[in-house]
Amino acid sequence: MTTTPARLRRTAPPPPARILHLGLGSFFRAHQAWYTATAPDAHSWGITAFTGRSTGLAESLTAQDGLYTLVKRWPEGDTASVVASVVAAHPGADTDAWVRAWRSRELAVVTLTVTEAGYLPNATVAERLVSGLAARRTAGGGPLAVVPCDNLPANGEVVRRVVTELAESVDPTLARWITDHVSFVTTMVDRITPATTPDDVNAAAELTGVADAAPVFTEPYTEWVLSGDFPAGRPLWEESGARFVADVEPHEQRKLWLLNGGHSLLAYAGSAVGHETVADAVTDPACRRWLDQWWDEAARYLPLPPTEITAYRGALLDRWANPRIQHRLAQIATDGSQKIPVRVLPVVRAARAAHRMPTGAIRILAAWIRHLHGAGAPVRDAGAAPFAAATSPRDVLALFDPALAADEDLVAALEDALRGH
Ligand SMILES: NC(=O)c1ccc[n+]([C@@H]2O[C@H](COP(=O)([O-])OP(=O)(O)OC[C@H]3O[C@@H](n4cnc5c(N)ncnc54)[C@H](O)[C@@H]3O)[C@@H](O)[C@H]2O)c1
Ligand SMILES: O=P(O)(O)OC[C@@H](O)[C@@H](O)[C@H](O)[C@H](O)CO
Repeated sequence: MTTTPARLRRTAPPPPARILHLGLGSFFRAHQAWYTATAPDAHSWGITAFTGRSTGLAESLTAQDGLYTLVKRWPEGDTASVVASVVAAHPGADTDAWVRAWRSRELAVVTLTVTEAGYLPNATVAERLVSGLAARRTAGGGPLAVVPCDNLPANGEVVRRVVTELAESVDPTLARWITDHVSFVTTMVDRITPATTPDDVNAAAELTGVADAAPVFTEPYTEWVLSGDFPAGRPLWEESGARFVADVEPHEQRKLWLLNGGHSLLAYAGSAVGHETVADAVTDPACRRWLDQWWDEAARYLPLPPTEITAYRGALLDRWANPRIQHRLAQIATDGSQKIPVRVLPVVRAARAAHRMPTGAIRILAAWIRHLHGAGAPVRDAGAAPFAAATSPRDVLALFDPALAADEDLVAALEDALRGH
Protein backbone atom coordinates (compact mmCIF):
# COMPACT_ATOMS: atom_id res chain seq x y z
CA MET A 1 0.00 0.00 0.00
CA THR A 2 1.37 3.44 -0.88
CA THR A 3 0.97 6.26 1.62
CA THR A 4 0.54 9.92 0.74
CA PRO A 5 3.65 11.81 1.87
CA ALA A 6 3.15 14.26 4.72
CA ARG A 7 3.04 17.95 3.73
CA LEU A 8 4.59 20.96 5.44
CA ARG A 9 1.97 22.71 7.59
CA ARG A 10 2.22 25.21 10.45
CA THR A 11 0.94 23.89 13.76
CA ALA A 12 1.46 27.14 15.71
CA PRO A 13 0.58 30.76 14.84
CA PRO A 14 3.28 32.43 12.68
CA PRO A 15 5.48 35.19 14.12
CA PRO A 16 4.49 38.80 13.31
CA ALA A 17 5.79 40.02 9.93
CA ARG A 18 8.38 42.60 10.99
CA ILE A 19 10.81 41.94 8.13
CA LEU A 20 10.16 42.49 4.42
CA HIS A 21 12.40 40.77 1.87
CA LEU A 22 12.77 41.51 -1.86
CA GLY A 23 14.38 38.77 -3.98
CA LEU A 24 12.82 35.57 -2.64
CA GLY A 25 15.18 32.90 -3.96
CA SER A 26 17.51 30.17 -2.74
CA PHE A 27 20.19 32.27 -1.09
CA PHE A 28 17.84 34.39 1.03
CA ARG A 29 16.22 31.18 2.32
CA ALA A 30 19.59 29.57 3.15
CA HIS A 31 20.94 32.73 4.77
CA GLN A 32 18.88 35.63 6.15
CA ALA A 33 15.72 33.53 6.69
CA TRP A 34 17.79 30.84 8.44
CA TYR A 35 19.53 33.37 10.75
CA THR A 36 16.09 34.76 11.64
CA ALA A 37 14.50 31.35 12.18
CA THR A 38 17.32 30.12 14.44
CA ALA A 39 17.61 33.29 16.58
CA PRO A 40 16.28 32.95 20.15
CA ASP A 41 13.64 35.63 19.45
CA ALA A 42 12.42 33.92 16.26
CA HIS A 43 8.87 33.96 17.69
CA SER A 44 8.89 37.80 17.31
CA TRP A 45 10.27 38.06 13.76
CA GLY A 46 8.38 36.83 10.69
CA ILE A 47 9.28 37.70 7.08
CA THR A 48 7.02 38.79 4.23
CA ALA A 49 8.98 37.91 1.09
CA PHE A 50 8.58 39.01 -2.54
CA THR A 51 10.09 37.47 -5.65
CA GLY A 52 11.52 39.72 -8.37
CA ARG A 53 8.81 38.85 -10.90
CA SER A 54 8.16 35.11 -10.96
CA THR A 55 5.10 33.48 -9.38
CA GLY A 56 6.12 29.80 -8.99
CA LEU A 57 8.14 29.94 -5.77
CA ALA A 58 5.64 32.27 -4.08
CA GLU A 59 2.82 29.84 -4.94
CA SER A 60 4.75 26.79 -3.75
CA LEU A 61 5.65 28.42 -0.45
CA THR A 62 2.14 29.80 0.12
CA ALA A 63 0.77 26.25 -0.32
CA GLN A 64 3.02 25.10 2.55
CA ASP A 65 2.44 28.09 4.91
CA GLY A 66 5.84 29.61 3.99
CA LEU A 67 7.66 26.59 5.45
CA TYR A 68 10.48 24.88 3.58
CA THR A 69 13.21 22.32 4.14
CA LEU A 70 16.81 23.52 4.40
CA VAL A 71 19.20 20.69 3.58
CA LYS A 72 22.81 21.09 4.68
CA ARG A 73 25.14 19.11 2.42
CA TRP A 74 28.05 17.86 4.53
CA PRO A 75 30.79 15.97 2.67
CA GLU A 76 29.56 12.78 4.34
CA GLY A 77 25.77 13.23 4.03
CA ASP A 78 22.74 15.50 4.35
CA THR A 79 20.91 16.89 7.38
CA ALA A 80 17.55 18.66 7.14
CA SER A 81 15.56 21.18 9.16
CA VAL A 82 12.36 23.13 8.53
CA VAL A 83 12.73 26.93 8.38
CA ALA A 84 9.67 28.77 9.72
CA SER A 85 10.56 32.48 9.48
CA VAL A 86 8.87 33.19 6.12
CA VAL A 87 5.23 33.93 6.99
CA ALA A 88 4.06 35.20 3.59
CA ALA A 89 5.42 34.82 0.04
CA HIS A 90 4.22 37.02 -2.83
CA PRO A 91 5.11 37.40 -6.50
CA GLY A 92 6.92 40.68 -7.17
CA ALA A 93 4.01 41.93 -9.31
CA ASP A 94 1.62 41.92 -6.33
CA THR A 95 1.77 45.66 -5.74
CA ASP A 96 -1.16 45.63 -3.26
CA ALA A 97 0.72 43.24 -0.98
CA TRP A 98 3.89 45.32 -1.45
CA VAL A 99 2.26 48.56 -0.36
CA ARG A 100 0.43 46.80 2.52
CA ALA A 101 3.72 45.39 3.83
CA TRP A 102 5.41 48.83 3.79
CA ARG A 103 2.47 50.52 5.53
CA SER A 104 2.56 48.03 8.40
CA ARG A 105 3.49 49.59 11.75
CA GLU A 106 5.25 46.36 12.74
CA LEU A 107 7.77 46.57 9.87
CA ALA A 108 11.31 47.21 11.17
CA VAL A 109 13.77 45.68 8.67
CA VAL A 110 13.88 45.36 4.86
CA THR A 111 16.38 42.88 3.39
CA LEU A 112 17.38 42.51 -0.27
CA THR A 113 18.92 39.85 -2.53
CA VAL A 114 18.40 41.23 -6.02
CA THR A 115 21.74 40.27 -7.71
CA GLU A 116 24.55 42.71 -8.52
CA ALA A 117 22.60 43.93 -11.57
CA GLY A 118 19.68 44.91 -9.31
CA TYR A 119 21.64 47.96 -8.11
CA LEU A 120 22.19 49.43 -11.58
CA PRO A 121 20.45 52.76 -12.22
CA ASN A 122 18.16 51.16 -14.84
CA ALA A 123 16.99 48.29 -12.55
CA THR A 124 13.59 48.52 -10.87
CA VAL A 125 14.80 47.88 -7.32
CA ALA A 126 15.28 51.57 -6.43
CA GLU A 127 11.83 52.37 -7.88
CA ARG A 128 10.23 49.63 -5.81
CA LEU A 129 11.97 50.74 -2.63
CA VAL A 130 11.03 54.37 -3.20
CA SER A 131 7.39 53.41 -3.85
CA GLY A 132 7.36 51.41 -0.61
CA LEU A 133 9.00 54.18 1.39
CA ALA A 134 6.53 56.74 -0.02
CA ALA A 135 3.62 54.51 1.03
CA ARG A 136 5.14 54.16 4.50
CA ARG A 137 5.58 57.88 4.91
CA THR A 138 1.96 58.56 3.83
CA ALA A 139 0.76 55.95 6.34
CA GLY A 140 2.72 57.65 9.14
CA GLY A 141 5.01 54.62 9.50
CA GLY A 142 8.13 54.73 11.64
CA PRO A 143 11.85 54.30 10.91
CA LEU A 144 13.41 51.13 9.61
CA ALA A 145 16.67 49.58 8.37
CA VAL A 146 17.37 48.53 4.77
CA VAL A 147 19.84 45.63 4.64
CA PRO A 148 21.20 44.68 1.18
CA CYS A 149 22.66 41.15 1.05
CA ASP A 150 24.22 40.98 -2.40
CA ASN A 151 27.90 40.53 -3.28
CA LEU A 152 28.69 44.20 -3.74
CA PRO A 153 31.21 46.37 -1.88
CA ALA A 154 29.67 48.98 0.44
CA ASN A 155 26.23 47.65 -0.49
CA GLY A 156 24.50 49.84 2.15
CA GLU A 157 25.99 53.00 0.67
CA VAL A 158 25.08 51.88 -2.85
CA VAL A 159 21.41 51.42 -1.89
CA ARG A 160 21.36 54.68 0.05
CA ARG A 161 22.63 56.51 -3.04
CA VAL A 162 20.27 54.98 -5.62
CA VAL A 163 17.23 55.35 -3.33
CA THR A 164 17.88 58.92 -2.19
CA GLU A 165 18.81 60.11 -5.69
CA LEU A 166 15.61 58.67 -7.12
CA ALA A 167 13.49 60.04 -4.24
CA GLU A 168 15.10 63.46 -4.68
CA SER A 169 14.09 63.51 -8.36
CA VAL A 170 10.50 62.50 -7.53
CA ASP A 171 9.84 64.47 -4.35
CA PRO A 172 12.61 66.20 -2.35
CA THR A 173 10.48 66.08 0.83
CA LEU A 174 10.42 62.27 0.51
CA ALA A 175 14.22 62.25 0.17
CA ARG A 176 14.46 64.23 3.44
CA TRP A 177 12.01 61.86 5.15
CA ILE A 178 14.18 58.93 4.03
CA THR A 179 17.33 60.59 5.40
CA ASP A 180 15.58 61.06 8.76
CA HIS A 181 13.90 57.64 8.98
CA VAL A 182 15.91 55.04 7.08
CA SER A 183 19.19 53.44 8.05
CA PHE A 184 21.17 51.66 5.29
CA VAL A 185 23.18 48.77 6.68
CA THR A 186 26.28 47.39 4.91
CA THR A 187 26.79 43.63 4.93
CA MET A 188 29.09 40.85 3.81
CA VAL A 189 27.20 37.60 3.17
CA ASP A 190 28.52 34.11 2.52
CA ARG A 191 26.90 30.73 2.09
CA ILE A 192 27.29 28.76 -1.13
CA THR A 193 23.75 27.92 -2.25
CA PRO A 194 23.37 26.41 -5.72
CA ALA A 195 20.01 26.56 -7.52
CA THR A 196 17.69 23.68 -6.46
CA THR A 197 17.29 20.99 -9.15
CA PRO A 198 14.40 18.50 -9.66
CA ASP A 199 16.73 15.76 -8.32
CA ASP A 200 17.21 17.85 -5.18
CA VAL A 201 13.42 18.00 -4.67
CA ASN A 202 13.29 14.19 -4.77
CA ALA A 203 16.34 13.87 -2.51
CA ALA A 204 14.75 16.15 0.11
CA ALA A 205 11.52 14.09 0.10
CA GLU A 206 13.52 10.89 0.51
CA LEU A 207 15.56 12.36 3.36
CA THR A 208 12.62 13.75 5.37
CA GLY A 209 9.60 11.74 4.21
CA VAL A 210 7.79 15.06 3.70
CA ALA A 211 6.77 16.48 0.32
CA ASP A 212 8.31 19.93 -0.19
CA ALA A 213 8.01 21.64 -3.57
CA ALA A 214 10.70 24.18 -2.70
CA PRO A 215 13.56 22.82 -0.60
CA VAL A 216 16.93 24.61 -0.47
CA PHE A 217 20.30 22.84 -0.53
CA THR A 218 23.27 24.64 0.95
CA GLU A 219 26.71 24.13 2.46
CA PRO A 220 27.19 23.92 6.27
CA TYR A 221 29.44 27.03 6.32
CA THR A 222 27.79 30.41 6.74
CA GLU A 223 28.95 33.94 7.48
CA TRP A 224 27.17 37.30 7.90
CA VAL A 225 29.00 40.49 8.87
CA LEU A 226 26.96 43.69 9.30
CA SER A 227 27.56 47.33 10.10
CA GLY A 228 24.85 49.93 10.72
CA ASP A 229 21.89 50.94 12.85
CA PHE A 230 18.52 49.26 13.28
CA PRO A 231 16.28 52.11 14.50
CA ALA A 232 13.23 49.85 15.00
CA GLY A 233 15.11 46.81 16.33
CA ARG A 234 16.20 43.54 14.75
CA PRO A 235 16.32 39.83 15.53
CA LEU A 236 19.16 38.57 17.75
CA TRP A 237 21.03 37.41 14.63
CA GLU A 238 24.32 37.43 16.54
CA GLU A 239 22.99 34.46 18.54
CA SER A 240 22.82 32.57 15.22
CA GLY A 241 26.43 33.54 14.39
CA ALA A 242 26.15 36.94 12.64
CA ARG A 243 28.83 39.50 13.53
CA PHE A 244 28.19 43.22 14.02
CA VAL A 245 31.32 45.29 13.33
CA ALA A 246 32.31 48.94 12.89
CA ASP A 247 33.76 48.37 9.40
CA VAL A 248 32.72 45.62 7.00
CA GLU A 249 35.27 46.51 4.29
CA PRO A 250 38.16 44.15 5.20
CA HIS A 251 35.74 41.20 5.53
CA GLU A 252 34.03 42.16 2.30
CA GLN A 253 37.32 42.41 0.39
CA ARG A 254 38.47 39.03 1.73
CA LYS A 255 35.25 37.43 0.57
CA LEU A 256 34.74 39.28 -2.72
CA TRP A 257 38.33 38.87 -3.91
CA LEU A 258 39.24 35.40 -2.63
CA LEU A 259 35.90 33.57 -2.80
CA ASN A 260 33.96 35.42 -5.49
CA GLY A 261 37.05 36.35 -7.56
CA GLY A 262 38.23 32.72 -7.32
CA HIS A 263 34.74 31.58 -8.38
CA SER A 264 34.83 33.87 -11.42
CA LEU A 265 38.26 32.53 -12.38
CA LEU A 266 36.93 28.96 -12.30
CA ALA A 267 33.66 29.95 -14.01
CA TYR A 268 35.47 31.36 -17.06
CA ALA A 269 38.88 29.65 -17.22
CA GLY A 270 37.65 26.34 -15.67
CA SER A 271 34.55 26.03 -17.87
CA ALA A 272 36.72 26.75 -20.94
CA VAL A 273 38.74 23.59 -20.23
CA GLY A 274 35.58 21.50 -19.83
CA HIS A 275 34.68 21.63 -16.14
CA GLU A 276 31.02 21.86 -15.09
CA THR A 277 31.19 22.49 -11.34
CA VAL A 278 33.43 24.21 -8.81
CA ALA A 279 34.25 20.85 -7.21
CA ASP A 280 35.45 19.49 -10.60
CA ALA A 281 37.53 22.54 -11.44
CA VAL A 282 39.23 22.90 -8.06
CA THR A 283 40.62 19.36 -8.21
CA ASP A 284 42.25 20.07 -11.61
CA PRO A 285 45.95 20.87 -10.93
CA ALA A 286 46.06 23.55 -13.65
CA CYS A 287 43.01 25.36 -12.22
CA ARG A 288 44.51 25.08 -8.72
CA ARG A 289 47.73 26.73 -9.96
CA TRP A 290 45.76 29.59 -11.50
CA LEU A 291 43.75 29.92 -8.29
CA ASP A 292 46.84 30.02 -6.08
CA GLN A 293 48.39 32.65 -8.34
CA TRP A 294 45.23 34.81 -8.12
CA TRP A 295 44.98 34.33 -4.34
CA ASP A 296 48.68 35.22 -3.78
CA GLU A 297 48.17 38.36 -5.80
CA ALA A 298 44.89 39.43 -4.14
CA ALA A 299 46.22 38.61 -0.65
CA ARG A 300 48.96 41.26 -0.97
CA TYR A 301 46.32 43.99 -0.84
CA LEU A 302 44.05 42.62 1.89
CA PRO A 303 44.28 44.58 5.16
CA LEU A 304 44.18 41.40 7.26
CA PRO A 305 46.75 39.34 9.18
CA PRO A 306 48.43 36.73 6.92
CA THR A 307 47.36 33.92 9.28
CA GLU A 308 43.71 34.90 8.80
CA ILE A 309 44.11 34.90 5.02
CA THR A 310 45.87 31.52 5.03
CA ALA A 311 43.12 30.02 7.19
CA TYR A 312 40.42 31.44 4.89
CA ARG A 313 42.14 30.05 1.78
CA GLY A 314 42.35 26.61 3.40
CA ALA A 315 38.67 26.75 4.40
CA LEU A 316 37.70 27.78 0.87
CA LEU A 317 39.49 24.79 -0.63
CA ASP A 318 37.67 22.46 1.79
CA ARG A 319 34.32 24.09 1.01
CA TRP A 320 34.83 23.98 -2.75
CA ALA A 321 36.10 20.42 -2.79
CA ASN A 322 32.83 19.19 -1.21
CA PRO A 323 31.61 17.01 -4.14
CA ARG A 324 28.07 16.98 -2.75
CA ILE A 325 27.65 20.70 -3.50
CA GLN A 326 26.90 20.79 -7.21
CA HIS A 327 27.70 24.46 -7.77
CA ARG A 328 27.55 24.93 -11.52
CA LEU A 329 30.16 27.16 -13.14
CA ALA A 330 27.47 28.30 -15.58
CA GLN A 331 25.46 29.77 -12.65
CA ILE A 332 28.51 31.64 -11.34
CA ALA A 333 29.44 32.87 -14.85
CA THR A 334 26.24 34.96 -15.19
CA ASP A 335 26.42 38.77 -15.20
CA GLY A 336 30.21 38.94 -15.55
CA SER A 337 30.04 42.58 -16.60
CA GLN A 338 28.73 43.39 -13.09
CA LYS A 339 30.97 40.94 -11.22
CA ILE A 340 34.40 41.63 -12.78
CA PRO A 341 34.50 45.25 -11.52
CA VAL A 342 33.93 44.26 -7.89
CA ARG A 343 35.77 40.94 -7.75
CA VAL A 344 38.84 41.51 -9.95
CA LEU A 345 39.46 45.15 -10.90
CA PRO A 346 40.23 46.40 -7.35
CA VAL A 347 43.21 44.00 -7.30
CA VAL A 348 44.30 45.12 -10.78
CA ARG A 349 44.30 48.75 -9.63
CA ALA A 350 46.13 47.98 -6.38
CA ALA A 351 48.79 45.96 -8.22
CA ARG A 352 49.37 48.60 -10.88
CA ALA A 353 49.62 51.30 -8.22
CA ALA A 354 52.39 49.15 -6.68
CA HIS A 355 54.08 48.79 -10.12
CA ARG A 356 53.28 45.09 -10.30
CA MET A 357 51.75 43.17 -13.19
CA PRO A 358 48.74 41.18 -11.84
CA THR A 359 49.10 38.10 -14.01
CA GLY A 360 46.47 36.10 -12.10
CA ALA A 361 43.89 38.87 -12.50
CA ILE A 362 44.78 39.26 -16.18
CA ARG A 363 44.09 35.54 -16.63
CA ILE A 364 40.53 36.09 -15.30
CA LEU A 365 39.99 39.08 -17.61
CA ALA A 366 41.29 37.14 -20.63
CA ALA A 367 39.13 34.10 -19.78
CA TRP A 368 36.07 36.34 -19.42
CA ILE A 369 36.73 37.98 -22.80
CA ARG A 370 37.07 34.54 -24.40
CA HIS A 371 33.82 33.47 -22.69
CA LEU A 372 32.08 36.49 -24.29
CA HIS A 373 33.24 35.09 -27.65
CA GLY A 374 31.96 31.57 -27.06
CA ALA A 375 34.48 29.76 -24.81
CA GLY A 376 33.19 27.75 -21.83
CA ALA A 377 29.97 28.57 -20.00
CA PRO A 378 27.16 30.22 -21.99
CA VAL A 379 26.85 34.00 -21.77
CA ARG A 380 23.90 35.13 -19.62
CA ASP A 381 24.52 38.79 -18.95
CA ALA A 382 22.26 41.70 -19.92
CA GLY A 383 25.27 44.04 -19.73
CA ALA A 384 27.57 41.97 -21.99
CA ALA A 385 26.78 43.49 -25.41
CA PRO A 386 29.19 46.48 -25.43
CA PHE A 387 32.01 44.30 -24.07
CA ALA A 388 31.37 41.57 -26.66
CA ALA A 389 31.30 44.21 -29.42
CA ALA A 390 34.59 45.84 -28.31
CA THR A 391 37.21 45.31 -31.00
CA SER A 392 40.31 45.19 -28.79
CA PRO A 393 41.31 44.36 -25.20
CA ARG A 394 42.05 48.06 -24.73
CA ASP A 395 38.43 48.87 -25.63
CA VAL A 396 37.18 46.30 -23.11
CA LEU A 397 39.28 47.93 -20.38
CA ALA A 398 38.07 51.38 -21.48
CA LEU A 399 34.45 50.33 -20.95
CA PHE A 400 35.32 49.52 -17.33
CA ASP A 401 37.70 52.36 -16.64
CA PRO A 402 39.57 54.67 -19.07
CA ALA A 403 42.52 54.83 -16.66
CA LEU A 404 43.06 51.09 -17.07
CA ALA A 405 42.91 51.42 -20.87
CA ALA A 406 45.59 54.12 -20.73
CA ASP A 407 47.99 51.76 -18.95
CA GLU A 408 50.10 50.55 -21.91
CA ASP A 409 51.83 47.73 -20.01
CA LEU A 410 48.54 46.40 -18.69
CA VAL A 411 46.97 46.46 -22.17
CA ALA A 412 50.01 44.64 -23.60
CA ALA A 413 49.84 41.98 -20.86
CA LEU A 414 46.13 41.41 -21.55
CA GLU A 415 46.81 41.14 -25.29
CA ASP A 416 49.54 38.58 -24.56
CA ALA A 417 47.22 36.57 -22.32
CA LEU A 418 44.59 36.52 -25.06
CA ARG A 419 47.21 35.28 -27.55
CA GLY A 420 47.82 32.44 -25.10
CA HIS A 421 51.28 33.50 -23.87
N1 LIG B 1 23.52 31.66 -4.20
C1 LIG B 1 24.58 31.97 -3.48
O1 LIG B 1 25.45 31.13 -3.20
C2 LIG B 1 24.76 33.39 -2.96
C3 LIG B 1 25.68 33.61 -1.93
C4 LIG B 1 25.91 34.92 -1.50
C5 LIG B 1 25.19 35.95 -2.04
N2 LIG B 1 24.28 35.70 -3.00
C6 LIG B 1 23.54 36.87 -3.53
O2 LIG B 1 22.16 36.55 -3.66
C7 LIG B 1 21.73 36.82 -4.98
C8 LIG B 1 20.60 35.88 -5.33
O3 LIG B 1 21.08 34.55 -5.35
P1 LIG B 1 20.08 33.33 -5.33
O4 LIG B 1 20.91 32.11 -5.33
O5 LIG B 1 19.05 33.50 -4.27
O6 LIG B 1 19.34 33.48 -6.74
P2 LIG B 1 17.85 33.05 -7.11
O7 LIG B 1 17.81 33.08 -8.59
O8 LIG B 1 17.44 31.80 -6.39
O9 LIG B 1 16.92 34.22 -6.52
C9 LIG B 1 17.07 35.53 -6.87
C10 LIG B 1 15.80 36.31 -6.54
O10 LIG B 1 16.06 37.70 -6.77
C11 LIG B 1 15.11 38.19 -7.68
N3 LIG B 1 15.72 39.24 -8.50
C12 LIG B 1 16.72 39.11 -9.39
N4 LIG B 1 16.96 40.30 -9.97
C13 LIG B 1 16.10 41.19 -9.41
C14 LIG B 1 15.85 42.56 -9.58
N5 LIG B 1 16.54 43.29 -10.46
N6 LIG B 1 14.88 43.13 -8.85
C15 LIG B 1 14.18 42.42 -7.95
N7 LIG B 1 14.37 41.11 -7.74
C16 LIG B 1 15.31 40.51 -8.46
C17 LIG B 1 14.68 36.99 -8.50
O11 LIG B 1 13.46 37.21 -9.14
C18 LIG B 1 14.60 35.95 -7.39
O12 LIG B 1 13.40 36.13 -6.66
C19 LIG B 1 22.99 36.68 -5.83
O13 LIG B 1 22.92 37.40 -7.02
C20 LIG B 1 24.06 37.22 -4.90
O14 LIG B 1 24.14 38.64 -5.03
C21 LIG B 1 24.04 34.44 -3.48
O1 LIG C 1 25.61 34.59 -6.49
P1 LIG C 1 26.37 35.44 -7.48
O2 LIG C 1 25.76 35.32 -8.83
O3 LIG C 1 26.64 36.82 -7.01
O4 LIG C 1 27.82 34.80 -7.62
C1 LIG C 1 28.06 33.43 -7.78
C2 LIG C 1 28.95 32.90 -6.69
O5 LIG C 1 30.26 33.44 -6.77
C3 LIG C 1 28.36 33.26 -5.34
O6 LIG C 1 27.00 32.95 -5.29
C4 LIG C 1 29.03 32.55 -4.19
O7 LIG C 1 28.69 31.20 -4.21
C5 LIG C 1 28.57 33.14 -2.90
O8 LIG C 1 28.87 34.51 -2.89
C6 LIG C 1 29.11 32.42 -1.71
O9 LIG C 1 28.70 33.06 -0.56
